[in-house]
Amino acid sequence: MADSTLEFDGTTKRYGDLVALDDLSFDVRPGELFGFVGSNGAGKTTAMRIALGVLSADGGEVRWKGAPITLEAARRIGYMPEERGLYPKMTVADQLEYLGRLHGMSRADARAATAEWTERLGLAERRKSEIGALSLGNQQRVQLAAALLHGPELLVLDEPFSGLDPVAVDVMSGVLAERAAEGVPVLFSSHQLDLVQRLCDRVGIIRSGRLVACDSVDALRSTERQLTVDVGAPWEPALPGVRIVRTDGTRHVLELDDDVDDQDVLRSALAAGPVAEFRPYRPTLTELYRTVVTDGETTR
Ligand SMILES: Nc1ncnc2c1ncn2[C@@H]1O[C@H](COP(=O)(O)OP(=O)(O)OP(=O)(O)O)[C@@H](O)[C@H]1O
Repeated sequence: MADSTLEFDGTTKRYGDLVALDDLSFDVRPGELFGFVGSNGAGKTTAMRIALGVLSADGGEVRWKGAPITLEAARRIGYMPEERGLYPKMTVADQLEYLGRLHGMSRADARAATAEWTERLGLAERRKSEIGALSLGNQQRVQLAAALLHGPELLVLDEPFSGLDPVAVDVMSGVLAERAAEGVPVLFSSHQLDLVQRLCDRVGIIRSGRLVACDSVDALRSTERQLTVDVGAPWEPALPGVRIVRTDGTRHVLELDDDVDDQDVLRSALAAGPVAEFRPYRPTLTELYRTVVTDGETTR
């Protein structure tokens, strides 16, 4: 496969006076699961729609395989839109075959792919059911099948995990990880940060249309200069540039200014008693998110 990186390059979008995307730049590389997170109204759906050509940008560019995305290229992308857009009166099999045909598949190929994906996504028993009679979670599985049916070379999924039960989450995660392992770039948005932390290679955090963080989950989690220290007894680090972020019993999470030597903190702790715990504190993605997004944000 040619390098199928998806690149947002200075993408800007306005709705009247509202700047929905402000000079957004990041890429999603072959074989990686990229989590796109941000508050309601941050701009995730807008960015994904622009990538698919459903919406046009006011500035910048979105490229796939090094070129702007044409309608023809978009047919090779698997897209799960936020508004699910299935026909409630159609059966699962008819719907999927129809969508496969829209992506340029022959009738026989669309039928075979429908059989395969309904089987894999646990929908085999529901092939003849009308979409409208399915639970929301099962409708979502049909949406995923629709996004995967034509063997896409790029996946762009808007909140694929919302409303799924834990088993369906596992099925969805497994399929996305498998696609990524095949070399497909996978971009998905989600508000389920524990899931994003567990699944994703890299994460982009968007706030008010701007990318405020973008890195591997590990790198994001180790950027803060924070320590967990427990001396098993009441103790406060009386050192300049060291603040207590949180205390749980005798365990403190400390934040250190850049010029503070963590060995000074250790010496101070040892002076208070035997040190039971002394290690870098790694915030969860949820905690990081609160720091970079919630601080100073206004809801749009
Ligand atoms: N068609 C539109 N006309 C005017 N404003 C719009 C339109 N679509 C989106 N917006 C605004 O653009 C901003 C970004 O919306 P977008 O749907 O991209 O956010 P999101 O990150 O996907 O949010 P959510 O997590 O709630 O799905 C919001 O302020 C939204 O109100």
